[in-house]
Amino acid sequence: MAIEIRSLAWHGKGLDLIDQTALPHEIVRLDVSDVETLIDAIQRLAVRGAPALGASGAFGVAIAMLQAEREHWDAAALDDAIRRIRDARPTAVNLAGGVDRVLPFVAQGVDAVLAEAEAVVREDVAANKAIGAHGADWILDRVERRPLRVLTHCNTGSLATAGWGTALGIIRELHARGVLETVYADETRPLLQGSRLTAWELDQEGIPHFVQPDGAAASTILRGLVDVAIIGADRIAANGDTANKIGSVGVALACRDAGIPFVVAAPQTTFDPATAHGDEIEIEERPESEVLEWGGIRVAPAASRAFNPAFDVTPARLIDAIVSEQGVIEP
Ligand SMILES: CSC[C@@H](O)[C@@H](O)C(=O)COP(=O)(O)O
Repeated sequence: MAIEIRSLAWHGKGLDLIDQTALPHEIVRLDVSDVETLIDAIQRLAVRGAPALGASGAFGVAIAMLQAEREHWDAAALDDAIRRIRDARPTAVNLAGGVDRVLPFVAQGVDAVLAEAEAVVREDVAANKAIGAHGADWILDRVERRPLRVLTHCNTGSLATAGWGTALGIIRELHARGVLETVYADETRPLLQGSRLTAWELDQEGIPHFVQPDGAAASTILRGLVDVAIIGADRIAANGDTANKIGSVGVALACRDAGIPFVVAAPQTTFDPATAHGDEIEIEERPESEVLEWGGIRVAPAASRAFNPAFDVTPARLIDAIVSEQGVIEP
């Protein structure tokens, strides 16, 4: 039975978010009704995943408008607040896309902005369900082994979207069709979206899975334990190059060497035709402490520095299929 987890919902005066940093041990809800709290939630990954960021950006404009009214901001202050929400994280194109989508409605008032933001949510859930069906069809047409063993990276489920999931939506669909043996969920260092969030979502649905260290992924694939890898995306350039959570490109290289498909699943809102190639995508660099510390305790020598890019770019030539709600592209 599919369980509906809503990562975010408008509650009348603000946004109700599941604080994803507290999962899986606690379900903590955040009530976000001012711009600083929203930007903070986005930057510390309380809300995360490209489509969920898109919806947050769209609702964020309404939050800014309501705060502007309460605190008597002038037009410049409102514009500045909206720009800061739009720029809160750089890599997922959905965040800016969600803000831009509702901007034409600002002149009509907050109810018009909210109606458009709700449309972003509805369309994302519908897109994810279509992605699940297209992706499962494509995989079952090309991969013979049954039942299937799937590897995934990061979290692309209900938490990362407005509902259902992209790569995880395909995995749910394969499970529903009774053709899924197991999922290898990369733990996804350093913030553990795989072991904390993907494993939690899989567990909620009774989908068999192993959490594995990111460093195991290439070996699991080359040992023949995986039939297909399915990941999400934060931004897909016009040529198909795909930015996703750091570690994705290593999975793609291993899949190519092993001769198994590497599949990217993302809604059209993650496609960025204005970016020609992957090397034009801005890669977010996150705080060094995320790598140098473990649970708030320093583990690396005091003098060590960290390089902490949050995303990498998989070249289109390593991608066998990009699945969106419109169907499957084979780059
Ligand atoms: C459907 S979510 C797709 C991507 O946004 C996801 O794979 C990812 O990389 C998320 O990164 P995060 O840093 O957790 O926001």
